[in-house]
Amino acid sequence: MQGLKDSIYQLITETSTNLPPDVRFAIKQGKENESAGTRSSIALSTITKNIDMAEENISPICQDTGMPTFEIHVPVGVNQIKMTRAIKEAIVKATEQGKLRPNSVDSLTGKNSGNNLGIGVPVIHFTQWEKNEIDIRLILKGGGCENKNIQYSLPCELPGLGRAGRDLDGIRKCILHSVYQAQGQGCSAGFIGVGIGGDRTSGYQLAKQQLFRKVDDQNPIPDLAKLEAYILETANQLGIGTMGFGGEATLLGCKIGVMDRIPASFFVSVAYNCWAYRRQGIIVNAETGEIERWLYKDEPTSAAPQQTKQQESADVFSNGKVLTTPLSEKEVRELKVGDVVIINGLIHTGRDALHKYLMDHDSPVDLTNGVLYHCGPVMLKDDDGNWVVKAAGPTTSIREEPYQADIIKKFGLRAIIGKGGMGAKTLQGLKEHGAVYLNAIGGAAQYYADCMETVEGVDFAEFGIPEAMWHLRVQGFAAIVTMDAHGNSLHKDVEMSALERLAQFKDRVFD
Ligand SMILES: O=C(O)C[C@H](O)C(=O)O
Ligand code: SF4
Repeated sequence: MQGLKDSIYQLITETSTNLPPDVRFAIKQGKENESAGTRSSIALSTITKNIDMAEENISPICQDTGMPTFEIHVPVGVNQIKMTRAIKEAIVKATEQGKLRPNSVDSLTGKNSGNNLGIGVPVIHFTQWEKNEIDIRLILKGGGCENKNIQYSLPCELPGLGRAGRDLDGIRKCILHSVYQAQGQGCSAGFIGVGIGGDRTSGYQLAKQQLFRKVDDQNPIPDLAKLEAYILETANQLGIGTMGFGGEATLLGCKIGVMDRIPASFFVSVAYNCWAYRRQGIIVNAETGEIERWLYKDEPTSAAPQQTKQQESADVFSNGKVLTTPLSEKEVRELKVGDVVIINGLIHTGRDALHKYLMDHDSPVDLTNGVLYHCGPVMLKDDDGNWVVKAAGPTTSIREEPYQADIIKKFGLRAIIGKGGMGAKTLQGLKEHGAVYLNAIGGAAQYYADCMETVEGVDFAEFGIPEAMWHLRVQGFAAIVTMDAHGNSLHKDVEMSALERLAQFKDRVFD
């Protein structure tokens, strides 16, 4: 099986850089449902542009290339140890080539292995079958959406929906709630896989397996087909919209599977996947290891071929307010929720490890009037040894909620860029100290990498590439003010109105 490593390398590259036609088509349909010119529509146009850029640059669609998870069917007698070795070699190569971000972190020491190998990483599941060919499927599901997975134990009480019992209608309520609780933090508009039954472990596994189904397939179980259609339609009435900006496109796909349970347990497990729904598959010749065909390359049955390719590239952000760093308190206090801003100048990345560090240490650079970007980029060195940004979209900001207000105050920051919004403590901090929260478009890693002109330096390289503090000079970095210095938060407003809408679906629908 000489060719296997190359085949897997191709599979990884394709998964990370080129979204399958069924996913593209769903995103396009979501875009058609949004009214032109709204924040959600701007976000979806940026996403669409980003998808095309990733394919063209053969670079990651999103900088978070997730937990590489392989589901493999093999003929009896295939050497799984050799296959595992080939997969690991391909993973290392894909990381060196910037197709994967080094994402494997020691949970006790925090050390990034640098090559995407570690205890339990990558995830590889083998199943034997009686066919002669090998079927290898890969999903790269990022951390932000993984954090929005949720598991319900029935019966339970749900905000807005009341009691969810042990029947189809209780399941319906859990699934609707799962979309509500994700808000924009998993980079909506999303796709969900649902597992009904099993135990806590197998239920989540079943949920994740549903994400390998095609967006336009038909559930063979009539009750579940009905439920999938209902959820898709109803979740899009919650008004969460793309990135949680408010709008019509909240959910792009819902796939539900079922398995038996034991009498005392009744779990509904939901795997939430962001719009950057990266899954691919190959059929491989068991003798040569070469690819015989791809599994998710067919155009969706409901789409005319030319419709599936995203071609729109209108510069939707052209009308923003241009701000050059360092920012003044006056200009920042003038900003209001909904304003589009274009940032030029030096910005600094910082995420989980840096926030924790800055609480009790000084910053290596002066952050007064500065801009901090919640981002863990994909970086490579060029032939001259200079760092180049390969992918650099925002990460979910809410994780920094315990630190952010203190850090704004301590260092005199004027703007935080991230995605998904932050909470009450940060909102108060923005007001007190004269700062804003800018929501960048989650997952738009190529779009943002494109506006990063130079890498002016790096601190805390020992934290690993995603967690290091990168000093980046940007030109034309576009984002939307979603929390201002006047105590306004778009996230708070959207969440409250989504809860009201959720409550409209309290009454029984399925008997
Ligand atoms: O780790 C990242 O870069 C992003 C993450 O997937 C997130 O959505 O927060
Ligand atoms: S940043 Fe958004 S698009 Fe990227 S992996 Fe996280 S949730 Fe998905």
